[in-house]
Amino acid sequence: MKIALAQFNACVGDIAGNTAKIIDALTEAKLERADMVLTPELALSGYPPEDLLFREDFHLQIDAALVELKCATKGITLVVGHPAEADGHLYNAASVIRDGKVIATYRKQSLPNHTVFDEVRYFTAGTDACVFEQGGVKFGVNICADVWHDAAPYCAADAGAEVLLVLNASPFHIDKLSERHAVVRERIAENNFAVLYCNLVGGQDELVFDGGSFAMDANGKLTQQCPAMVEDVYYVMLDGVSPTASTIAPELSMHASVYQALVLGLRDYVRKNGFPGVLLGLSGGIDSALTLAIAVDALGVDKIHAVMMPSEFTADISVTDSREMVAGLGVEYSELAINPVYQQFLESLKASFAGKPFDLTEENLQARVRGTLLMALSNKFGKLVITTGNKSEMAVGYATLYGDMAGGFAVLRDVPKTLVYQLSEYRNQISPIIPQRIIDRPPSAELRPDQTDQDSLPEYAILDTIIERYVEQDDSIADMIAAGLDANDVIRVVRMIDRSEYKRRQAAVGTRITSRAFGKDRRYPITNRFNPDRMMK
Ligand SMILES: Nc1ncnc2c1ncn2[C@@H]1O[C@H](COP(=O)(O)OP(=O)(O)OC[C@H]2O[C@@H]([n+]3cccc(C(=O)O)c3)[C@H](O)[C@@H]2O)[C@@H](O)[C@H]1O
Ligand SMILES: Nc1ncnc2c1ncn2[C@@H]1O[C@H](COP(=O)(O)OP(=O)(O)OP(=O)(O)O)[C@@H](O)[C@H]1O
Ligand SMILES: NC(=O)CC[C@H](N)C(=O)O
Repeated sequence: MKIALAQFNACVGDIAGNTAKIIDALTEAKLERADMVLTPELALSGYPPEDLLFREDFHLQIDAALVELKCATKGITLVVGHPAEADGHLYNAASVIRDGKVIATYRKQSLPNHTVFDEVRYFTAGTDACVFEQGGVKFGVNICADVWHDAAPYCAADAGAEVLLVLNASPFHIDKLSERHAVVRERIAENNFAVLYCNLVGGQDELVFDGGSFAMDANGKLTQQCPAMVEDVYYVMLDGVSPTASTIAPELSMHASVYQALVLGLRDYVRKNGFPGVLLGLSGGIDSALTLAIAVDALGVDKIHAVMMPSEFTADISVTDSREMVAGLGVEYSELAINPVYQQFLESLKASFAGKPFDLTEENLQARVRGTLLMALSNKFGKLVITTGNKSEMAVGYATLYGDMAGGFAVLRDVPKTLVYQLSEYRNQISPIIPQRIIDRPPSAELRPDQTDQDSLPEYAILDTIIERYVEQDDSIADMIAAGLDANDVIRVVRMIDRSEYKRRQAAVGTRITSRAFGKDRRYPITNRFNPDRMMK
């Protein structure tokens, strides 16, 4: 038997477009003489459809799309994910359709409600197994989080499943593919069935689904591994109930997987939201250089406009290195001096600021002039402004509201500064794109003379360790000090992180690559008087 895994890039809400893609996969699969097509989770609606699920007109369109799909199943079986209403409840479902008839419908049993998932807000959990027979093989159906727990897979095996079909919308974070392999292997060891795992691919706001569909036999041996981050239809051959040995796409390195996730996240945000391209401020620093490299790989040089906006504090090498980078790439490049506008602002504020020294106010004003210029270019030409702040800066609030935070998509929002350097080196190994001096220079905001980031922040290796422990691992201050971190650094950084929640809520959305980003999976109150330092006193 031949089964197609339709690892496709659904767009949330584009029910007509998603239906067309599924029909294309059915057409191709028929030409390939396949017996069955398996889609990702909620393939018809895209994942996650969020509060669209509360709309009756949304469900009417889903129902109409299911009718259309039925007509395309002559001589082939389709296992398709879709939201389903029944008896006043809403289910995360998968229907098995063959020759124009729905022969079975499965309702997801384990609804994830942790990290970035909110499924309990929308769905009722199913209770029953779904097993159907084709070509003498008994196929069970599960949906994504079902296989992260033992109940639903056991239920399917108990109902006779010999091959488990799993429809997934499993988002990327570092090392996620190994986690999926391990968890599926556990289920196989418990139930002795083979598993065909079809995952969604593509960017959806802060999430990137990385594809990487696979097949494992009943011994837990990986028999087929499909490539990550690409949309395609892959075919699994079953010999009886066992998938036969096929292509194993090599696992991407950590740096390659993160880089490709950032590329896909940006590309899909720009494409799915209909922007003609992107604009960014290019400063001669590492963050904007890496952001530009990612934009080039995501969109191509002709869709990008880089803008250098020097001030009196901008070092000559910042301008030289920016010119060198764009000249090598061939992207559109402008230089707009900010001094005339900045001086005009100071003039307007002169009476109000009389007797006050130059401080953060004037630094932020420069960043805001740049933000205003970029947003004006965006309004005039339609390109999306992408911001360049990284996770370390987002953590401690080291960015200016309505300044360098002005923009629509934050490419490096979940990338710690130490990883920014590693990704820059990684990208340059593929082909030199970021001038080496940009990587080697000490980071500086260049908003006052001789400024470096380390004037106000601990060195990035230490800062990132504290951020990872406090934000991603929920470590206490005592845990971090016990692990050997300097108490002053820890307390200072934790205070900065807590105080900056208001800023993160106003920051542009950006791709999640860690197991806990500042987004859906970390919802802290802004007004918050919890003092993590209290027990220390
Ligand atoms: N809880 C709260 N809820 C709502 N709003 C709150 C608030 N607390 C302050 N605010 C508001 O926020 C303002 C402060 O925020 P903001 O104006 O952004 O300014 P602020 O955070 O004070 O300063 C910007 C920081 O970013 C650094 N920076 C700027 C630019 C580039 C870079 C870089 O190298 O990448 C670094 C800069 O060195 C400084 O540490 C306050 O004046 C107040 O209006
Ligand atoms: N001279 C400039 N010209 C254009 N954009 C700038 C300039 N200075 C700052 N920006 C924009 O503001 C962002 C934050 O800038 P800044 O240089 O202050 O911090 P950074 O974190 O060191 O970033 P980078 O490493 O990119 O310089 C930059 O990434 C860039 O998008
Ligand atoms: N959509 C889901 O049910 C995903 C759940 C699962 N924990 C995953 O990330 O793969």
